[in-house]
Amino acid sequence: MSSGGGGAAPVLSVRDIAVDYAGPRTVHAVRGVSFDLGRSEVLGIAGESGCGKSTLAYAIARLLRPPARMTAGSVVFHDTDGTAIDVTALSGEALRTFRWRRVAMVFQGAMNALNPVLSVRAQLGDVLRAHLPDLTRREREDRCRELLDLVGIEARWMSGYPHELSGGMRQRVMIAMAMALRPDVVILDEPTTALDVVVQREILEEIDRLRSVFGFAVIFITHDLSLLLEISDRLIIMYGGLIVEQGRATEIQAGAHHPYTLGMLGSIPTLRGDRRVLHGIPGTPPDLADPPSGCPFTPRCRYAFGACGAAVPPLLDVGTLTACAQYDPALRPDGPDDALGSASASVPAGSAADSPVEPAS
Ligand SMILES: Nc1ncnc2c1ncn2[C@@H]1O[C@H](COP(=O)(O)OP(=O)(O)OP(=O)(O)O)[C@@H](O)[C@H]1O
Repeated sequence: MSSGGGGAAPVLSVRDIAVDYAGPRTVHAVRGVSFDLGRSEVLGIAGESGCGKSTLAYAIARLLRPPARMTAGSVVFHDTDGTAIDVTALSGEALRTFRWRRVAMVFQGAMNALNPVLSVRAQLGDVLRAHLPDLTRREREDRCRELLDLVGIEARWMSGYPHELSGGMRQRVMIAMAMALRPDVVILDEPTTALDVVVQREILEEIDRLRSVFGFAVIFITHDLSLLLEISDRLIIMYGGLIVEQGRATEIQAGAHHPYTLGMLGSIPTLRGDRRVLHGIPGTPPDLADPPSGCPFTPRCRYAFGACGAAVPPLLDVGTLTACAQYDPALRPDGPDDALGSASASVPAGSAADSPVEPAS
């Protein structure tokens, strides 16, 4: 079984989060998402563009700005001493402290978020000054040096300005800033997509090394499922503002169940093994201003049947947690469609058998 926290004591418990973007057509971006994040675990969140990944991350870090509004749900942070902090109720100084000391976030496109007119020293120093006002100037300088060293940047770059740094270096500075107060959780939203693959890999290795030194948990968000399979302990697959599948990365790689996850796995190219036809997932994601009733994947799913459009399926424990009516014994007493059953049993990434979705014409 693979529901919450991967077995470790949770550091975050997220329950039934819903977020809307208000407007002439209100967008229901996140529609009831729950999970636990284990201490020190790497949780990957995957899904096509627009499925609500970033919105969920902003909600967890309490960084939503209008027109976004969290309409339901709770986030609880569990401190090592057993104290539970209701993150949704925090405000003022307590919220500011939470954001850097408990949960730090590296945003999508963060490397372009550095202030162009401030040196690296000034930007790192600002974070330290705001949160550790008792540090002397000397101590602050030492901490900046230490932080840059942690992310593999030589101290001489302290006086550098963002335009003098490569994309990879800027991203490392952002990661150093996120590490500044030794947070318990680091949320990385597409941290490496703008970088070339070699730099991407170096940065991922760096994050993993830092995690083994400091023991923080990671929520890693990307549409790149193959990358997540490699680096995550556990995975959440989102579609249409919902979690459609959740499980250990090894379980999902060896036997995913949801037709959408199978479709994503079927579109990952492989370097090894037999050549095979890659199947994209035809069709487009749902309009979240007017999401379909029932399972949001229904219009694109070759296994859809009558019950799929009736109600959003619950996450059922079928090895992974899967929200698909095909696996609901009350709806399918004889089990899922044979083709779905065999696709699920035989789709390690990079060696898909039958595609679970209709090939694109
Ligand atoms: N400021 C906004 N105003 C209105 N709708 C928004 C806003 N930001 C995001 N959305 C909508 O909310 C939904 C979820 O978007 P979100 O960015 O969370 O998805 P995502 O999975 O992170 O996508 P991406 O990988 O492209 O960042 C989408 O339908 C998007 O169009």
